[in-house]
Amino acid sequence: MNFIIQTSELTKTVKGKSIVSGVNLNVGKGEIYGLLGPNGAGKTTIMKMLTGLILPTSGAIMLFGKPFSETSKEGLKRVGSIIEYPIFFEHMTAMENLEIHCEYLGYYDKKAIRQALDLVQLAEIEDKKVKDFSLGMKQRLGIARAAITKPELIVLDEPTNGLDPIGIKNMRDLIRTLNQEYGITFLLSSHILGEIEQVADRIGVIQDGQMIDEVSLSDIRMQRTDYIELLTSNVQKSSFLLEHELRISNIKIVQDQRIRIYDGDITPSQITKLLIAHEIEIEEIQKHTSTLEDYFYHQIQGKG
Ligand SMILES: Nc1ncnc2c1ncn2[C@@H]1O[C@H](COP(=O)(O)OP(=O)(O)OP(=O)(O)O)[C@@H](O)[C@H]1O
Repeated sequence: MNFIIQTSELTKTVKGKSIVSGVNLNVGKGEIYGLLGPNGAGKTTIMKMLTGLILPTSGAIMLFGKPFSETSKEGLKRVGSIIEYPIFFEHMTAMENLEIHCEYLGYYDKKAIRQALDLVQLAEIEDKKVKDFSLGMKQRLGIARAAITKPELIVLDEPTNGLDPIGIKNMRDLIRTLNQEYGITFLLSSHILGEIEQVADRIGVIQDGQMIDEVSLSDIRMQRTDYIELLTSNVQKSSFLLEHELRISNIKIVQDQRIRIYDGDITPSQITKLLIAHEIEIEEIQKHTSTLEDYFYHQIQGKG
């Protein structure tokens, strides 16, 4: 895979306190990568190091395949970002804010400004000053500003923070559009799995400044294990019948009276019929489908 960002043992220590430690992060070209972790886990600090806002204490960053360092920030021209909250000139309109930004970058293109405002659906409200914008509108204007130069990578720190459900959906659609239609790679952060799950291709789980897992969502979906759990007073006879009558080989006795059956082709009703026919009492039978939450919960527990 062609990587846009790769870090090796990225570490940040402030006044002797470890904030980010030994993070190896790999963002592939064209991916939407989600950094997932609770508040204070170190996500913003990682993003600040990747966008040159702060220096790492140790470790290395490769941006677009080249070393990114204090003296070599060439790659940043190809990156748009919103770290923490987007700050604007509040007494100016969206258009005026983008004009100033473009002048500052030496990239003045009136057409690009219009296109960016169209993209985030702010073109119609030309006269409104930013101070009268909702949080969702400000976030969208922030994306317009980050996207205006058609960067290859956009870094967004908690882009849905504080948005209502409609605002969250609009933000998700916007990220997807920019990713699919313009081929822009995204690095996003969030503390909510349900949100990141809906948009990301790959997730990096950050806890206490460490990367505890980096995994593609399609891989997790393949690994999910569904099972049927049976509660019966006659575990021995039930197991025997399941193995010999239904030819199930993957059975686990988890507690005295509980059996888990890992076989995707068998249904609870087949099991029920068999056991009733042999006069075995079933106290409970239930199909369990493991969720992404289960997966990450186990990952986090494993490291705890
Ligand atoms: N300059 C600093 N000096 C001291 N502590 C810091 C500094 N920057 C960050 N921290 C601490 O490091 C930890 C990680 O902060 P960071 O903002 O990176 O986390 P986060 O995962 O982005 O969380 P949030 O979503 O709350 O912003 C926090 O405990 C924070 O207080």
